[in-house]
Amino acid sequence: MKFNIEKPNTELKESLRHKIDFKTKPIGSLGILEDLAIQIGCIQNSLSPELKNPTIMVFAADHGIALDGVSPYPQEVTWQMVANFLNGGAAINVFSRQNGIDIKIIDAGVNHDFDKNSGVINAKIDYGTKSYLSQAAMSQDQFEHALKQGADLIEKIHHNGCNIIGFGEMGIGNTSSAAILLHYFTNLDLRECVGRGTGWNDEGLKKKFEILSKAISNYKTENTVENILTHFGGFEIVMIVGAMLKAAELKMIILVDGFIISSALLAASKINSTVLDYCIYTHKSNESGHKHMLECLNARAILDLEMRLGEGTGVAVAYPLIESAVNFLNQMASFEDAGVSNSDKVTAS
Ligand SMILES: O=C(O)c1ccc[n+]([C@@H]2O[C@H](COP(=O)([O-])O)[C@@H](O)[C@H]2O)c1
Ligand SMILES: Cc1cc2nc[nH]c2cc1C
Repeated sequence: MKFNIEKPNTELKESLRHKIDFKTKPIGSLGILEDLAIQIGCIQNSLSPELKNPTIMVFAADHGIALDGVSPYPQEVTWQMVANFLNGGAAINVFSRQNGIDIKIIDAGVNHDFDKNSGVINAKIDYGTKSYLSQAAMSQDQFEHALKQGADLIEKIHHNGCNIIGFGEMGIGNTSSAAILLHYFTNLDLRECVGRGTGWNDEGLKKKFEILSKAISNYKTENTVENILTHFGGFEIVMIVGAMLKAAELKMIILVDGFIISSALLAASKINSTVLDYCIYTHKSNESGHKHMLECLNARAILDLEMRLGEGTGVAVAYPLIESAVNFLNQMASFEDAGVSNSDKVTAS
């Protein structure tokens, strides 16, 4: 699949900076909110950007490697949590409701059949991936199909008027895929990439590391992005890669959640690095590899609440801050409007 991503209009930066600097506040005093306002203005090519129909897509899938013991939780938690999302009882439901965000739950490849009327979006590639201990997690066809499904789903949501999209995921075992992607895409030692996931103790972490070391030592294929994703990816991760690339093509603002979502972005950036210009990093996850991931992405996260849940919860919690950035740009008075005296002792940044 080809993605044609244009760079945001950075020529607008100066005008946005000018507009911000004449608001009734000391220069630079809204800190990172100012950077967010400028980024969003450039993405939308507007001095008065708008956030429309904010949506979080939660992609769920199962991982064959979970059956080899990489997670402290059993595989069926994936479908059980999807049912919880559909019933409105999970953390992502609570935070999204609170902050006026729509959520869509996508079955990218869960090892379960959901009821037709459950409200899940059926994009199932298969009933979970194969264990990548000794074979590829998915076929090349499945990889292509997942990438396209992700892109198609974004097109629909964009068509319905959404211009800001957050990504979340659910999949027992998916911190293992994310750790391996981090390892291959950054050359970071595997030990730095593997973390406790849903909460392994020291012994569990050691076992997870040993299993993943074995998996990478059995991998003999050429290290292309497509091959690595096909071999170690989850269906939800590949679908998110396709969705992110399409979202950037459509000039949507992309809200990045924790470790797994960032691993999908890392992969997407290896396919087309311009995708990064559309991303806002909502939080730094407590999964140990996430700090390395953010560093490699040259990213600064808005929040560090020591969260490590996934589901898109970092996005949902940070969303009001992104709204604040857009609202101050659009609604704050300038010195002239408000009749407030400006200083001649500071220089505009
Ligand atoms: O988003 C994160 O940073 C994050 C960090 C640790 C765990 N998770 C969630 O926990 C699940 C994967 O953990 P594990 O231990 O089964 O690999 C998956 O459903 C993720 O949503 C998510
Ligand atoms: C209960 C539970 C909820 C989750 N949400 C995202 N990943 C999860 C993993 C578990 C185990």
